[in-house]
Amino acid sequence: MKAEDRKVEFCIQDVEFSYEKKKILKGIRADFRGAGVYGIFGPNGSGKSTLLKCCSGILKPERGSILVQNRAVNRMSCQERSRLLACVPQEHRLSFPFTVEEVVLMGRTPYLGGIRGPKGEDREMAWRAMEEIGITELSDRPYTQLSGGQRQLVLMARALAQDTPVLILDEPTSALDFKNQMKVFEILRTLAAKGKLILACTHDPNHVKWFCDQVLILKEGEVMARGAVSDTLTQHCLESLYGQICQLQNDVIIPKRNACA
Ligand SMILES: Nc1ncnc2c1ncn2[C@@H]1O[C@H](COP(=O)(O)OP(=O)(O)OP(=O)(O)O)[C@@H](O)[C@H]1O
Repeated sequence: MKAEDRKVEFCIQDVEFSYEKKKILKGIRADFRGAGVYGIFGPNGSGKSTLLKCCSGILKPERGSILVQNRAVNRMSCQERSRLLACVPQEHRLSFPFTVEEVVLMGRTPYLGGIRGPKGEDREMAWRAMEEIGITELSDRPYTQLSGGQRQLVLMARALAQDTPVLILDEPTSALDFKNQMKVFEILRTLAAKGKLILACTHDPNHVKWFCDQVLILKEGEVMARGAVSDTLTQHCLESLYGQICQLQNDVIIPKRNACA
């Protein structure tokens, strides 16, 4: 079997993490095997971003490990890791006014050796990523002058240009209008169909219902449920997380009026 034919695998093994003395992740365990869109879902402060930062190697778990293709993320060189994982952070600011095209081209950095700058094929991949996301008209604009939603789309394009088997996205649609939210999730579905393993955290249970194959649900730093969306994100689960504020009807989660009053 050729290396590129191997099924992509991502394992979170008993991960614990604390900020100072406060335990945030309490023995998280989950395996994601094969291409797909895997949602990480849970209330504010439940540990989703902290978990994704451990998954991408930004934070080092105090116990447990994160394995991609059976290899520990924390033991890889930066270049190796960035050829396997691309990340879209929740918020990202640059102080230097790089153009949008230059920021997207940064996604090609793991493939540039020594003093070699980007080649024609790197520029083509960056341009294709901008076309896929629909931001070519922004290509000459300084990144520092973009709106929050435009910046989010640029970071998505940068991650696509990075061309990795695994994509890790922290609230990828939090600043986007409705149309762009749908578009980004449709792009994620297309990428999963082409073989990518996608981990995306979201607050919106409808995004999980509509676009994810499986979900890992966190509550207070622990795994509350994981598995197929239809088995896990149930009315009972939503009530355990939020109380009686919403109703699950035909795969759509509808708020109950005045439930939070
Ligand atoms: N740098 C930090 N230093 C100390 N505590 C932190 C830090 N970052 C996050 N925390 C705390 O860790 C806990 C989990 O935060 P995290 O951002 O992982 O949650 P989340 O589920 O992504 O939340 P949200 O949905 O609000 O984005 C919170 O209580 C938060 O206050």
